[in-house]
Amino acid sequence: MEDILLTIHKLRTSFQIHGKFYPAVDGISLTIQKNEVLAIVGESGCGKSALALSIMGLHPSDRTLVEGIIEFQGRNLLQLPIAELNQIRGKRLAMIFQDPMTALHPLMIVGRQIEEPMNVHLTLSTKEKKHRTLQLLERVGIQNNEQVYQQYPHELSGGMRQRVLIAMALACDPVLLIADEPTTALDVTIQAQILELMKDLQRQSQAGILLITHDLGVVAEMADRVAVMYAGEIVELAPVRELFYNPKHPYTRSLLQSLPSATGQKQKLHVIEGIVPAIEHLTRNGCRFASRIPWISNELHEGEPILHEIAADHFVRCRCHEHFYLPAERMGDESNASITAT
Ligand SMILES: Nc1ncnc2c1ncn2[C@@H]1O[C@H](COP(=O)(O)OP(=O)(O)OP(=O)(O)O)[C@@H](O)[C@H]1O
Repeated sequence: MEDILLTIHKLRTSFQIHGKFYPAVDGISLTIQKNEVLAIVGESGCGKSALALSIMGLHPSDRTLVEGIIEFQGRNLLQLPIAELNQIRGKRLAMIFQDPMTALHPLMIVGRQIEEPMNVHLTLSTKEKKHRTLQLLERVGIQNNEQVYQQYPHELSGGMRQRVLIAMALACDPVLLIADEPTTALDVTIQAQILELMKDLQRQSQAGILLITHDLGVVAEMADRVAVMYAGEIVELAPVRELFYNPKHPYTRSLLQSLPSATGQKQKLHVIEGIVPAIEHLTRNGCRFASRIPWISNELHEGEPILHEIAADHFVRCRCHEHFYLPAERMGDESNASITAT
């Protein structure tokens, strides 16, 4: 168990809306090991970013309540004084943000920005910092590193900016990286390059990665294990192959059904109708997915759904999956009976 980097236990992150707190992350427990890529997937609004920012301690404390345990290398981050948290953030724990344009300072050359975490965490001379930064730029695949060191973010392409952000995250050799939709802002070819780069770097460094994405293609490419989130909860957790070949929870199955066919054949997408309810309107008792699969009767859901281990390392919430079918499957004609998203 010494390979466990992060243990999250019953994490609840609530936001204040009109004077009341509503959980966006609602009782999540997870672990991440050294050298493991754990993907968190789910559609917009299910709580992925709220989870990532909770781990990094980046929610404003006046409007957010973060409860539970986030144990990183044996210490509960939620109870650390800010000065001690700052010793960890940017050093052993680092984050790659979604949009490099907003994450980078527009008026500072990129070399200096990569050096910022080194200023805080490492005792290096100016020359050593520059040397390390040039090496980092090279590591993230930037050949003309001397030139890029001197450039401003707006002078670089989106893919180059994302490489710079990755270099910045790696500046102090983190053991755990949180990557929140790291390729969403990029076009498809550049996405593939950045994913390849992240995989290479991860192999070299043996770091753990918590990868947040709504893109199942990215999950298939990168992840060792996958946690599927719905309405603030984990509804399924499994090794990546098991999840893709043997999905159980109705939500996971609907996510996978909505992937276009790999053969390129035209087929209707099978997506379950509806969206994740807003946190202030969410019914929190019973199976949170029940309202989106009304053809499954109420008594087939658990009153208080828990995660069941249905195979080695494969967990599914609520027994409703045992009775679930897509109407298209029941009719035996997938091409006619699709359910479309709103
Ligand atoms: N600061 C905030 N104040 C109030 N509600 C918030 C705040 N941040 C997020 N929420 C709400 O919490 C829920 C989860 O949001 P979150 O951003 O974590 O979802 P997500 O899965 O990361 O979605 P996306 O993929 O769109 O980023 C949503 O209902 C969102 O509206």
